[in-house]
Amino acid sequence: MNQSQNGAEAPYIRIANISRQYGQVRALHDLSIDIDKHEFIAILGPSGSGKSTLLRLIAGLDRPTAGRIFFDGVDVTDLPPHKRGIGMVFQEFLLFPHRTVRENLAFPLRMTNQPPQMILERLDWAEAILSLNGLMDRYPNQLSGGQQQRVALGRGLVTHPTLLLLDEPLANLDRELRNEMEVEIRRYQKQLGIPFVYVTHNQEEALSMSDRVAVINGGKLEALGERQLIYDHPPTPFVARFVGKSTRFDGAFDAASKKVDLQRYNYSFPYEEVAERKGNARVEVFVKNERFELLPSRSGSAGIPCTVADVVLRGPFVEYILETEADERIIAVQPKREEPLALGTKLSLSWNPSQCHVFPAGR
Ligand SMILES: Nc1ncnc2c1ncn2[C@@H]1O[C@H](COP(=O)(O)OP(=O)(O)OP(=O)(O)O)[C@@H](O)[C@H]1O
Repeated sequence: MNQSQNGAEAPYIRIANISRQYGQVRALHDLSIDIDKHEFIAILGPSGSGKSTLLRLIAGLDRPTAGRIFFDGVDVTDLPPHKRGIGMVFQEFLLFPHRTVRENLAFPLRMTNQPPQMILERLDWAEAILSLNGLMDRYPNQLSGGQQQRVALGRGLVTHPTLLLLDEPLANLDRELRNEMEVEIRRYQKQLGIPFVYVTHNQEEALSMSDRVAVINGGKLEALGERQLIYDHPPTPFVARFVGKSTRFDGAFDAASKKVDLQRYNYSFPYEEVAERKGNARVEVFVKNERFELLPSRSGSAGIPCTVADVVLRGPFVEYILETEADERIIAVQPKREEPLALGTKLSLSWNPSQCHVFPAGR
């Protein structure tokens, strides 16, 4: 590990105040992230938020308009891609169809003229670590989707890179296989001990694999933190909307009574303080769909009156589509019980105030 100028240990990867402007389009703006050597970091954002631009800048396929990038304390901003020691796996994993697995894996090593003995050793290594035994002499069309994906990963890893960049590599796989691969990819990262930087617009994928999540919105870093924290304590309305599935309510915060009032539903709940209120009492409230509490309407408890309009079974969970008296639909996710609630059941919907997120409106 290199020392930085002030003598402290430099982070393994440092992305420092990076911006990228394409003409009038500001694809990235003043974005900084430090990445640890053993870390799996997900870059999460909607389409057009700047995720691929960031990946291209880290890889050296593009140059920032401002800012610098350091690997182990060394400024690599001006280095071409092949001198950065990076592995890459992309959505279209594009194995060469007329080459065997062995030849596909050897390709990045032959491109850089590695000695034959080293190529043999690395192929053995990839075969073992990615469980490709018995598949090395097959062609891509003789492999399952998951096996092809493992070969694509192997091709990113045979050069023993400083870090691996992955750009939505599971987007073309079906749901079951994607879930399997998520577990595998995370296992490889922990086993190899190099950082994986994984770009995705899919929050479930980001949360299932990563240690930390960087949420990007409109080219800016919206949030960066440990995945559970980002999920449980979204720092901004955008993160509250984008990470997990939530319902949003308009409300008003009354500092005197310390209550949030949802006038539309004639429902209020106690709340201590709303940060950055700026004298504006209007707030937006986000509740994760699995954090709703459903009680029979006759229980007399305070809540939003609603009716079960539909019931969707999702394995161990039930998704209730609820209709309110204001003619709005709310989705509440509950663990599956013996018998799901019947259509037309009248309920009272509420939540524990510590489980919701309240922000000043219009932030
Ligand atoms: N070469 C380019 N010239 C002009 N604008 C570009 C260029 N590349 C990207 N952009 C713009 O920069 C912004 C960020 O693009 P980027 O591809 O990084 O987004 P993304 O988050 O990866 O999106 P997606 O998930 O759809 O791939 C977008 O507005 C895009 O149109």
